[in-house]
Amino acid sequence: MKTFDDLFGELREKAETRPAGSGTVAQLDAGVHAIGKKIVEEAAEVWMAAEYQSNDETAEEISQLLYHLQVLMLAKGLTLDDVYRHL
Ligand SMILES: N=c1c2ncn([C@@H]3O[C@H](COP(=O)(O)OP(=O)(O)OP(=O)(O)O)[C@@H](O)[C@H]3O)c2ncn1[C@@H]1O[C@H](COP(=O)(O)O)[C@@H](O)[C@H]1O
Repeated sequence: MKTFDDLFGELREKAETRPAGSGTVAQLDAGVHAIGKKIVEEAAEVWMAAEYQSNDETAEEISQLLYHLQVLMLAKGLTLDDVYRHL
């Protein structure tokens, strides 16, 4: 099963190698403003799922929010350690 750290490594490689068809590369090219809007959208979907949908659907929305947070980290040049030191 993929972990948060695994996904970050995968996305960092995508950002470096820029493979064709990567949604992550497209998000990074769209920039911080667009990524930020996506984070807000996904956060709202997490909230709505938690109130009105199943735990499995909520978990899926959470995974999408985590993905978009990682894309923002990459866009800003942040590492996992930059975040973990605040936990
Ligand atoms: N885990 C994810 C992931 N979670 C969410 N998303 C994106 O976030 C969107 C969330 O979709 P929504 O349900 O909100 O639907 P939507 O608003 O209609 O989506 P969009 O119109 O914004 O595409 C998805 O369409 C994906 O574009 C993800 N995109 C990629 N990954 C993983 O990231 C890795 C790299 O992916 P690529 O860069 O695409 O190769 C792979 O392992 C993927 O599985």
